[in-house]
Amino acid sequence: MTTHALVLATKNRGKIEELRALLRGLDIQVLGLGDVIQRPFDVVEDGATFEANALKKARAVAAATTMLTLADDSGLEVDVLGGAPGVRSARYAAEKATDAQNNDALVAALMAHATVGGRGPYKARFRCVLALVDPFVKNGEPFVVDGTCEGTITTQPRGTNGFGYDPLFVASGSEKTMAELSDDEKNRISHRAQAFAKMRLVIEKVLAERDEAIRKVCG
Ligand SMILES: O=c1nc[nH]c2c1ncn2[C@H]1C[C@H](O)[C@@H](COP(=O)(O)OP(=O)(O)OP(=O)(O)O)O1
Ligand SMILES: [Mg+2]
Repeated sequence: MTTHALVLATKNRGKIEELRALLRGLDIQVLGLGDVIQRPFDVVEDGATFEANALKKARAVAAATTMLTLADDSGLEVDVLGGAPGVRSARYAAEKATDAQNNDALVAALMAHATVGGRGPYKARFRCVLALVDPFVKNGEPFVVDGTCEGTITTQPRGTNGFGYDPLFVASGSEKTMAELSDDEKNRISHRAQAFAKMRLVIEKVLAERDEAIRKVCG
């Protein structure tokens, strides 16, 4: 059997850990950007949607590596903030903001909303778009899926697991913030897990097709 490989087109350590766990059941070697690109590599995320940015990241890394590539663009939408931070989630407080700075900015925005009479619970959702690009499929369309996790935002951060806005997000049906869940618990309900559930069969199909193509050439 051939050992296939897939590169994750992300620099976010939290995403890498979660995607690695989700991919664990598949017979595939998972590589990070640093394993395959030994030079500075940045993709400007100027798309208006999660879809556009996920596609841009996947295409850029597939072109740079010639490898099967999986990219993730994700973020948080808060209803009373008109869907912000949305596609700007990683840059909500500032360009290159830390997670802590973004969390502080989100709490400040909700506090400002409260002073004009707004009240919680603040309905919100995490959204994730995954894009898979296979650079060797002729005229191949990328495969794109999405996942959503509904919940509310608390203005008192709790927990140390996960990453990003996890300490402020309480998923519907849970009492805990996402940062208070174990890795396995988060990976059962998260937007990323929902999207991956739709992606999994497609990756399996790509691997099966590659096995078949390789058998034809190599016997
Ligand atoms: O499960 C999550 N739990 C908490 N926060 C999350 C989650 N998923 C996305 N987020 C937040 C983090 C970041 O503020 C933004 C993603 O921004 P996004 O551009 O997709 O990722 P990124 O710049 O960190 O890494 P990269 O572009 O290299 O994949 O949404
Ligand atoms: Mg990014």
